Amino acid sequence: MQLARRHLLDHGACLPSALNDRLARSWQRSLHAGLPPFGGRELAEPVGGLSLSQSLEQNAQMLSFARPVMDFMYGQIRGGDCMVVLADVDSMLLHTVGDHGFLTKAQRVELRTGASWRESVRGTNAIGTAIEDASALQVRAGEHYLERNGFLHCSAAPIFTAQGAVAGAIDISGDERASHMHALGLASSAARLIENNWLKARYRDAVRVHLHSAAEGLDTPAEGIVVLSESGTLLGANQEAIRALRLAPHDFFALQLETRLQERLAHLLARTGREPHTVRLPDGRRMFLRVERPTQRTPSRAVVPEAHEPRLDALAASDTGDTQWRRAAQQVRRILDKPIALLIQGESGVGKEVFARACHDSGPRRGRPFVAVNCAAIPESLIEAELFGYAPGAYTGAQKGGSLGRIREAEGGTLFLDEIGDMPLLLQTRLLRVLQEKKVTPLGGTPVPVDFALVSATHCVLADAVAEGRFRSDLYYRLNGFSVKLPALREREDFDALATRMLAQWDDGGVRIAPDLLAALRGYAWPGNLRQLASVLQTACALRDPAHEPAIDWPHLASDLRDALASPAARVQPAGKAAETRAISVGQANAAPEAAPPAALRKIAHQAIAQALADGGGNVSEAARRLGISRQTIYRHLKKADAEA
Ligand SMILES: Nc1ncnc2c1ncn2[C@@H]1O[C@H](COP(=O)(O)OP(=O)(O)OP(=O)(O)O)[C@@H](O)[C@H]1O
Repeated sequence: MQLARRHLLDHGACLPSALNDRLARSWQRSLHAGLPPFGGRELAEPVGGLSLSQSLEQNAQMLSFARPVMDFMYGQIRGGDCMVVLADVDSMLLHTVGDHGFLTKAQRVELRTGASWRESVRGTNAIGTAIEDASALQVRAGEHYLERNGFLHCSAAPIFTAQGAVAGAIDISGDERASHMHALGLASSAARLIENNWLKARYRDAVRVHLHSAAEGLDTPAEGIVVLSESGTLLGANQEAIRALRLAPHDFFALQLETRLQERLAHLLARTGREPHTVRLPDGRRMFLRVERPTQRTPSRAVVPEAHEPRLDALAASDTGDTQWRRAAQQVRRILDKPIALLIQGESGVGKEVFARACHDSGPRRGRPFVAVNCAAIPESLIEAELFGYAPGAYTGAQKGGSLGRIREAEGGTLFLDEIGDMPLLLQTRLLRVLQEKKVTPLGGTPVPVDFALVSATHCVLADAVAEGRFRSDLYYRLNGFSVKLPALREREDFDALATRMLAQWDDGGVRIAPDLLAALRGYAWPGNLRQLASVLQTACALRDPAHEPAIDWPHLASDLRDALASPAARVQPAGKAAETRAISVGQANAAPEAAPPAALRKIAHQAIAQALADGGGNVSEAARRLGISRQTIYRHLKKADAEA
């Protein structure tokens, strides 16, 4: 393989027969990305991707389904000098679990949480190349483009979303001298399992069709799964179904499945139950189908209340002891079964969507769709089609089969309109008409009756928007049948219980937060509210070494938060100062005149840095990486420590 690398450098092409075609193409791409295959020089991290905490937040669902599967996989290969890795679509490593010795070895080549294994940064490797090619792959020893990765044997399989896009990858990496006979099969099966669980949870309120070419194939990992709206529109499918039914990306949210199955929707929906039935596909192949509708499904064990326990509804279950929050929940519970529109107000990140979902799950429409639309996130030109849908061929560039629209997707359930204050005036008029007439008219189509509960949310004061003429007053009164305001995190009395509850989501080992850090976090102003707290705790969990660090502590925080925690400007102010505090973000807190951190904090930081330097053999880059902070921060601390000595 040394020779093959040399040949590639000298001739710009792969040595014939040194690698299979797929790997040869990947080596070629790596060369074109400007990567030198020899030497151990530090590689530049890619620019433009998400930070670890942003990616953890964005991929929270995939991660929650991957974690138990990864633990199970690791249980099968434990002690084999190996690790299991989950990466996001950008090949950034989100979570690892493995043998301690191998994790340490892997860290030396950056195979660690937060690092990117994008092919253009690390050359041919199982994770980056599997994601690049959207196909499972094994890369053995010297087949890695970078010579320094030659001690690895890696097998990765991409994980796909319900619409067939790559969402990330799962990988088994180990020492190349160990046996990896079934690693690729294990990674591929794990990816399928994660996808299927994710698909079923994401569309738990949709009609589900299970399919396979043999009746015995149903309910096995080899089955295809398709999810449909009640009107038969294709919403999602797993990889097996995409292959079996030859689905294309433009089929999602557009195709009426009955056209592909050659069976009328009414027949299909009537044939629910355990017994499979058969259909013929347009190309003559026979398929066994089993159809499930949401009302027939047995709720999962986790949500079935024990007979002797009083049933906790979702609102009560998310109560962690704050008076303001509890009052809001109690008031809302009284209107849940009435046709009253609910308006939730509160700063960004206080949990308005989570609260809206809990209302839905606690009310009579639970089990029906909950459809969330963020009015601020959709370009103005697309909101209309997104909300109201459009008829087939309504406009150039539209999907062939038309689109149902989010309002109709919420049929029977709840429509949640987030950031409603950002809805353009023209669409406010159309929305008002839908609410008055209880009918929606898709673009280019005719009116269709709709029935849904409406919950909207805003972080701005809607009454001000009305006074300034940016929001229609008649729509405001329609939305504001009843309104509640959720407290900002800095106002809540249940910080410790909330943090503990959040931690339990990502770490089932009962990890705690070191007491002095918890006190500092409790006193912080949290401009990003619960979203920021969730992201901080999740990153800290990912950076903690479970084998040696029993609690989350200062070194597990990003440097800007540590600086902010030490800045008096970012702490909760006495009443009356709250408005000023609200404007401070972590970044801005950095820019504020730097207050000297308290001596105890300085000491902790120095100790953490000294330890990381010792662990990293004196290498500053390595220590910075271990701590998740910049090299500049380390140099600054070292300079201060020198001055103080
Ligand atoms: N009760 C809760 N328990 C645990 N985590 C929560 C809770 N409420 C909110 N979060 C966390 O905060 C994040 C933001 O919540 P949510 O999207 O509901 O806020 P929001 O107020 O709707 O924000 P925005 O105004 O920006 O849309 C969630 O993704 C979750 O990580």
